[in-house]
Amino acid sequence: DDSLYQDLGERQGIEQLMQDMLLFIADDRRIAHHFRDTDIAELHQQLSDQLCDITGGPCVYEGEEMLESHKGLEISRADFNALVESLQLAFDENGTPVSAQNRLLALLAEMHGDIVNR
Ligand code: HEM
Repeated sequence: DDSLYQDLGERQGIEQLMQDMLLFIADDRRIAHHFRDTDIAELHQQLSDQLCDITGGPCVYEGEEMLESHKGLEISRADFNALVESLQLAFDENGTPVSAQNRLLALLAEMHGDIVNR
């Protein structure tokens, strides 16, 4: 079922959404520091692949598991929520349908336990 992938605007819509989210994160003093040493172009690529993959699109995410990639990054529940706020600002900017927002948020919530480690 690729309906969520479709509702997010396919690959191009997902890439735009992730670009906007990363720009909002860069402006968020609560969490921007986490990404200081990160190659943002590479992260954008990995995020776009991952979301395309988990929403039923024709992509295969080949990056690290969430537990592995966030290990040692000291990410708190508040950090996680702050990232979700940036995603919600990106949803607004892109006119993402509310039903698609909720479905994507539910998929991301499943990763919470592997990402938050503080
Ligand atoms: C549902 C929420 C999240 C998802 C789906 C997600 C997804 C990802 C993905 C796909 C990668 C790339 C892994 C790779 O390159 O192999 C990554 C890396 C990273 N994530 Fe997350 N992440 C989430 C939450 C967070 C939060 C809340 C923070 C910190 C505030 C964070 C900080 C980072 C950092 C700093 C990296 C890059 C590490 C490096 O430079 O190698 N992530 N994330």
